[in-house]
Amino acid sequence: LWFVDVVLTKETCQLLREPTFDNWQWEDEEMLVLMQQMYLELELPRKFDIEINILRNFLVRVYHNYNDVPFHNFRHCFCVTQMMFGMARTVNLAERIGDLETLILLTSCICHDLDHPGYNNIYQINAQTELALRYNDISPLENHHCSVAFRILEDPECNIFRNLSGEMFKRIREGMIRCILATDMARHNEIVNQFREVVPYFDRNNKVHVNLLSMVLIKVADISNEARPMNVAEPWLDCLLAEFFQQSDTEKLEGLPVTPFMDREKITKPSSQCSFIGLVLLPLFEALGSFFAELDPMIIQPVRDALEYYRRLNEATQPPRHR
Ligand SMILES: COc1ccc(NC(=O)[C@H](C)Nc2nc3c(cnn3-c3ccccc3C)c(=O)[nH]2)cc1
Repeated sequence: LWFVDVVLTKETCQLLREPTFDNWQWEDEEMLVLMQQMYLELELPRKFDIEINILRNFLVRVYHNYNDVPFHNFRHCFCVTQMMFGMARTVNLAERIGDLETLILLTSCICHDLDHPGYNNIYQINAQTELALRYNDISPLENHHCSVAFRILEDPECNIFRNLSGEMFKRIREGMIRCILATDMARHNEIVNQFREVVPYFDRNNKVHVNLLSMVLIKVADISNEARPMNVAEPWLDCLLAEFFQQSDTEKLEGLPVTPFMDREKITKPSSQCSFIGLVLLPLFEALGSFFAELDPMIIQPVRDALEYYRRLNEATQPPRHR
């Protein structure tokens, strides 16, 4: 794969800022150009002295370090990054928490699932895989994604931060580690609850507050498929279930505990999405919406609509309850 610098139309650049953007219409090479465009529109190369050819090398190297698995592939990484870009533009994130935090968040999204094997932490730990042993069962996947990211950044030809001071690089590294590790869903409630606590008295000069906001932002971007139009979101659910069922089939073959919400005999799409959106996704989005009100019409209302849609689907398809 090459970096082909195709010219993007004005209309494409407009669409790129919206949660309605349809990733399915774009080839791998085009997604790389769109990711370059996100850095350019946020003026990150100018502000952080990022040479454009180094940025292209970085994006191509990242691309080659994602695996061809049903869900956690490069296209997922693009969707997460595009959602973060749309939110950053909508709330003018650089104004709110600074350019450096914006650079950290965009780059963390790009790297957040690097070299994902398609088998989640529960499997890694139960099967005592190489990653579980290396990271002592502590967020093995997220630790690995982050480690792969900084291996890529060790190569001067791909190090987009190479013109920054050691001090600046240290701050970026610390921020990326925090953001990527925050995508471990096992920490979901801990992060959402801590964020809810600081919202009423949020202080943009308080590092802890800014860190919590950054973790919530990347979490929102990471699981935001249902904030998109149905024709964009639905295929992602099929990809996700394909990956989950592959894992539960393997767990059954290997005599490992089968993760309940992945068992093809146990779940239906409407029922699992109802509980996921109602119990996990909407509370997370509402917490962010309580801080950035401008995100409500953009991504939170679409999630409420998706919940409504799956509830109706669930009623229509549930076996009739005998009174
Ligand atoms: C608290 O940890 C959890 C909670 C829920 C889930 N997943 C689910 O409940 C089901 C399978 N649905 C689901 N899971 C989703 C979506 C988007 N990302 N995502 C996902 C993917 C991989 C790992 C974790 C999650 C939440 C989505 O739209 N639906 C997975 C982990």
